[in-house]
Amino acid sequence: METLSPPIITSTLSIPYSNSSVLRRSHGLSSLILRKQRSPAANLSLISSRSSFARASAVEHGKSSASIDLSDPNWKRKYEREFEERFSIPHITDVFPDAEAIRSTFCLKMRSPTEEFVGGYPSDEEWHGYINNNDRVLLKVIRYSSPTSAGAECIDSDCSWVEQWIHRAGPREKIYFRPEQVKAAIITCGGLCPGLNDVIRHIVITLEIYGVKNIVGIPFGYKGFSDKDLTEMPLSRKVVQNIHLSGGSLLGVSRGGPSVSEIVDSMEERGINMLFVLGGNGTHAGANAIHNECRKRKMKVAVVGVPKTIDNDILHMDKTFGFDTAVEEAQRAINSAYIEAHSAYHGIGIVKLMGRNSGFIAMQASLASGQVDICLIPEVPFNIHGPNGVLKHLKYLIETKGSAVICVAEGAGQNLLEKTNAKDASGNTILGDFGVHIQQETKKYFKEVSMPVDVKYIDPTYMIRAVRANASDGILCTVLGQNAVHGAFAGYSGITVGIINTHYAYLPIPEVIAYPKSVDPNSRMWHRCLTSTGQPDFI
Ligand SMILES: Nc1ncnc2c1ncn2[C@@H]1O[C@H](COP(=O)(O)OP(=O)(O)O)[C@@H](O)[C@H]1O
Ligand SMILES: O=P(O)(O)OC[C@H]1O[C@](O)(COP(=O)(O)O)[C@@H](O)[C@@H]1O
Ligand SMILES: [Mg+2]
Repeated sequence: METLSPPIITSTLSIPYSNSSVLRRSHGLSSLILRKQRSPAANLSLISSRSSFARASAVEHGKSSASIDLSDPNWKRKYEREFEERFSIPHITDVFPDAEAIRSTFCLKMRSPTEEFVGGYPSDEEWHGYINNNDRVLLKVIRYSSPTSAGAECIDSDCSWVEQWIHRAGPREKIYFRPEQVKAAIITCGGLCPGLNDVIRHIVITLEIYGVKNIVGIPFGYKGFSDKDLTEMPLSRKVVQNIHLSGGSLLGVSRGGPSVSEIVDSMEERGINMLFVLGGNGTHAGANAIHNECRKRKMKVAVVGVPKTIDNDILHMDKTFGFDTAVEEAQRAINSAYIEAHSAYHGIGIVKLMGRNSGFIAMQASLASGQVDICLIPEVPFNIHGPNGVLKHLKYLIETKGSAVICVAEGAGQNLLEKTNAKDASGNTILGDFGVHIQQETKKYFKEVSMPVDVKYIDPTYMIRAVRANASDGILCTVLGQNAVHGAFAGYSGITVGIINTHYAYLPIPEVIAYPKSVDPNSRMWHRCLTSTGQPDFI
């Protein structure tokens, strides 16, 4: 898409006196976070002086520079206020201050969603199930007592507690759209992900409960807005009733597509005033740009995202839908690799799992299986060759255990492969195949050391993401789909919905796509994975 800056906005700055600490900044000074790095040097040289924090400064992405003045006795209050501002969610009244609000038509007593509203809207006067607009969810729930605590995210040397509140998701008592005036569209973009159909289904069902009758699916992602051969798909409870029983997307997916202004032109032509966008960081960058363009054109439109990615690389959320299913499905591949390796003389099983920038699936699948000896992810550097390399350890495993299983994330070890600079239609870098590479290097190495091995390579990537959602993802998709509709009716736009500390929240889109979430090599979870595999550092 044209005219858009890339969704990845990361800037990393060293803090004085601690060149091993990282100050990560996403949007404004309130996201200044000190993360402890895993290297021993980092542990030793973490900041101990308040003044070094006070001097910490960062350059706003392409704009001004800012710093937290920790000597200001009110810095915490200021930080919290700024955080609140940053995580405030755009509302239709920002552009249309006089927008009419009516009592919600979301009525759980309504028996027939197809009824006309001739006698007025159904109501549930006695119901106390609405969310107050001022309800909030706490984003961070651990109070670290020192920057040396595992995974600590601190602002000052005392790791002072700051409250970070975000908006609670759910149905509001007042809504900003009359159901009979709504034309809602659903779109699924990017790669497949288990649960897409479950989310589509619940968006449609919930829209109908509000009383919306004009619901359509845009086929094959953003492309469906511009390709004249692709027609809208009318959606209703009847159409979507059983779609969650299979994987994939009823609507189809694609990468690339038209410009934002073409999309918004098309929305205007079609009269779409609610758009539900299911996709990952790229899709959300698009959704946010569509939201901004609609505002620019003074269109009363709600654009709501539902984060979809098996990579789990969306910020702030406990997990994205489809991730659990992907981890579960990966167990089959790992188990097969284990059985093959275990049943062969000097067997080595290698499994490649998805994860372009983030190794969450590989890490969690390795942890869950308990059958993995070596887990390699993009976030943790390693050598294949040399005295500390993966192959040396593999030899040790064969000598001591007789077999071994390796699980690699697709984005791992890209520095060891030839760069191609090739991009897909969405502008994502096309990765080299590290799974194939390590398979070949393994065979070569064991030939060189004259040790017979039987290497079996399994790439289950597309099989994993094409399955239907498991029960846990099914529930997550249901809640996210319902909340997306509640958010739109409540008048919010440019938002996305996620599960945060087991609660459901609305977040402004730019905050969740500031950079891709990745495995923190200093997190307890990665350390648990290392404990489980027993692998050393490969550096
Ligand atoms: N920065 C961007 N701004 C607007 N649209 C984008 C941006 N990046 C990607 N897109 C569009 O979003 C859709 C999905 O993006 P992609 O990166 O393939 O998948 P995902 O959303 O899963 O990350 C594509 O149609 C692509 O053109
Ligand atoms: O081959 P495709 O369809 O481009 O998909 C591959 C990509 O899909 C993913 O699983 C998810 O990516 P998206 O979230 O961008 O859809 C990546 O890990 C992987 O690189
Ligand atoms: Mg993406």
